[in-house]
Amino acid sequence: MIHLINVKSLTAVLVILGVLFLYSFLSYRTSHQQNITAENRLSADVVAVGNEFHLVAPEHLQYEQPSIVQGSRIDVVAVTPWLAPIVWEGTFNPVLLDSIYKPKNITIIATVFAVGKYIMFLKRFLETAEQHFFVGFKVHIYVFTDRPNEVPPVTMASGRRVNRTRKQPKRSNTLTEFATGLFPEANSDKKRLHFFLQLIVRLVPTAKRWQEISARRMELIQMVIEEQLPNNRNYIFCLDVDSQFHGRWGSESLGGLVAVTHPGYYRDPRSKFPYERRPSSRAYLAPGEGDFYYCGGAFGGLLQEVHHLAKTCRHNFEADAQEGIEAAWQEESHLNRYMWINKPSKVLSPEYLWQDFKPRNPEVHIVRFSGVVKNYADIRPNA
Ligand SMILES: CC(=O)N[C@H]1[C@@H](OP(=O)(O)OP(=O)(O)OC[C@H]2O[C@@H](n3ccc(=O)[nH]c3=O)[C@H](O)[C@@H]2O)O[C@H](CO)[C@H](O)[C@@H]1O
Ligand SMILES: [Mn+2]
Repeated sequence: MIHLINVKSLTAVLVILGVLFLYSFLSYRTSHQQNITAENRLSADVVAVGNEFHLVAPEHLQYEQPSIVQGSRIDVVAVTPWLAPIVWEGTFNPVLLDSIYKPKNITIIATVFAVGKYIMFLKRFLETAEQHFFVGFKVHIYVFTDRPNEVPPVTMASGRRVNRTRKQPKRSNTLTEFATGLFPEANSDKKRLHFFLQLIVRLVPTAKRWQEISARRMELIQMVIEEQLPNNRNYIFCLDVDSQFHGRWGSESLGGLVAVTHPGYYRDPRSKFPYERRPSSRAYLAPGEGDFYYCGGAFGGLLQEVHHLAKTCRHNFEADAQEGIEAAWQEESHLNRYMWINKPSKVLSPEYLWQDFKPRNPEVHIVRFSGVVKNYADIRPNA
């Protein structure tokens, strides 16, 4: 009897154990399968999102092998002591750089002042900018002038034409914006339609002293940046109008804060730099201070960075003026003090601002931008 019960209960226990085993085995398999499926789907989703994670090699990666022990330029210094690149021809690959910056869809603003007789330089400046300045990128050139009717018609390079439609005058504070447009001609290459050069003319008062015009630039640059910041514009370059482009000025020049070494002083010891030397000025640089002598005729960078520079230089220039002092080279002196304290993240060699009258030095393989020869007495409102 007892034996019979034991056999029965043993069978029951075995059956229960068997059912439990089968249940747990099946549920394990199901849940495990679910996990695998979920994982698979997740990785499939990641790949499907785009090629951000799946690294597809773009065309531009096919270029000559770079080296860290042999460079094509050993006659010049290509990096500052604070590790900012110094841009010389032969230190960069323009095709590679363009292919990195073009997909970012950036806009470059350029500001140029043509007050009084300086309007005569504008035609050459614009025509050559069209040929050499950020070709293939969106460029908006702001022209500040007191002679808007003398803004010249500009002959565009092939593939572009001047759009002559004019906007209605639009008031903005003390300035008037009234003309716009230099668009690419519609052509079969659709990509080109995205790239255009636009001209915006702003009215500024006539000045009695050239120093005023030169110095007021910082104030107007500050204002333009304040207007443009919300529009997501990216970079700005502030350039002298009495100059012309001769060669490429492009994406290799982009950086947070960009300064250009002055063509007249880059081989000199710092004691010879024409910094402001009176301690009473806010542009003062003491003996033993200063990295390079930078020019006032070309500088730039990210909007936020240049805004801070323009605001600071304007403030210091005006505070000096209140105390009856004008720095030796006006805003150029303040810019040099600024760049000593706030090191530029990229320095452009004198290729980026040469002077037409100056014979080219051997280390200058290409002149990209240079000041034209001019007779100051003829063109400035005061001597
Ligand atoms: C190449 C370079 O770095 N040049 C700088 C240098 O002399 P520059 O001799 O090159 O100065 P400049 O006569 O070209 O004047 C600077 C700029 O102010 C504008 N302007 C000037 C006078 C005038 O009547 N109308 C007019 O529109 C114009 O855009 C001109 O390009 O020192 C100046 C100091 O004040 C500026 O820092 C310049 O940028
Ligand atoms: Mn100039």
